Amino acid sequence: MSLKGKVALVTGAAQGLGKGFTRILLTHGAKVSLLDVNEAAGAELKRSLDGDFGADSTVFLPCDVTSDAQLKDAFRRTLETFGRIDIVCNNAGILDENAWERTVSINLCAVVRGTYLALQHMKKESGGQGGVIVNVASVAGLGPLLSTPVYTATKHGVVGFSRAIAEVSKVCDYGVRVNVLCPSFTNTAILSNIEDDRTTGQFARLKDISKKMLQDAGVLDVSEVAEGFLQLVTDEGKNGSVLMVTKAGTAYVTFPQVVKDLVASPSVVL
Ligand SMILES: NC(=O)C1=CN([C@@H]2O[C@H](COP(=O)(O)OP(=O)(O)OC[C@H]3O[C@@H](n4cnc5c(N)ncnc54)[C@H](O)[C@@H]3O)[C@@H](O)[C@H]2O)C=CC1
Ligand SMILES: CC/C=C\CC(=O)/C=C/C=C\C=C\C=C\[C@@H](O)[C@@H](O)C/C=C\CCC(=O)O
Repeated sequence: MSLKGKVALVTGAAQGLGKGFTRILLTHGAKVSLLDVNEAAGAELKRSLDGDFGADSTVFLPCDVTSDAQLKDAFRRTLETFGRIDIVCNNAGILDENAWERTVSINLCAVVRGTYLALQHMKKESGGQGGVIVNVASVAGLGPLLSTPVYTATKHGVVGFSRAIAEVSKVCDYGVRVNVLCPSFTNTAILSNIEDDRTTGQFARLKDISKKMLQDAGVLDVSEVAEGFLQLVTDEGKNGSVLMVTKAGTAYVTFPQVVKDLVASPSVVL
């Protein structure tokens, strides 16, 4: 899929991985709606991107993804600005085992909210033109990161939810692909949380184990993860795919088939 003329909406776009996803989308000709709760960082990024790609290529929309009203308004303003939405990346996330309810609200509930809003605007049965959704989980969505059990739970939830919605989209012919990106440790601000007692809370005593895992796994550059993101966006054969990005490279994750593929069964009438 060519990105020229396509419009993307990226949450948590002001820094880190969201900024990397934004830049690779712009480099390949897309226009991007940047959503972030950090207004200062978002405005600063917008100024920088205006210089590199022109003011018409992006719009920055201050948005707390935990607010249904703010996220709905951001989708509305994206459509107002660019006239379409083809790509949605639910990327915003935090790691805070103390404020664990907020972690669930941002990392999982807001990904569900953003996915449903994206489908509302993109699925063919509501007059949409189809598109692709990339939800950002983590390698911690594939296996436990013991110092962050709630963060781990949210990322496992993103994987499971996204794979199920991808099946819904296939069976209901929405015309929307839904994929999951599972990066390993990457050089962004969230990484510092691994050793911060304020965010590891009752699990601070385990941080040395996590730090050892980080040292063993190595740390990715944002650009390495952004390449994996681009793969999920542009490969039109990928729906329900889970791409893991580690220092060893990228790999699509295979899962046990728990129940025989019901969709293939003639007894399933839709
Ligand atoms: N850095 C890493 O090692 C890994 C990160 N991830 C995931 O990647 C995603 C991006 O994280 P990073 O770029 O690494 O961290 P980051 O902390 O650099 O960036 C996160 C961005 O999300 C924004 N954000 C936070 N709460 C928000 C809210 N309520 N509404 C709107 N925006 C909000 C922040 O302002 C920030 O710009 C997260 O979902 C994270 O869990 C996954 C695997 C590894
Ligand atoms: C403190 C968190 C820092 C950054 C955010 C983040 O999401 C980082 C995650 C990085 C790694 C998580 C690792 C979890 C590893 C183990 O639990 C394994 O069980 C992983 C399971 C499967 C990996 C698949 C494989 O290695 O083949």
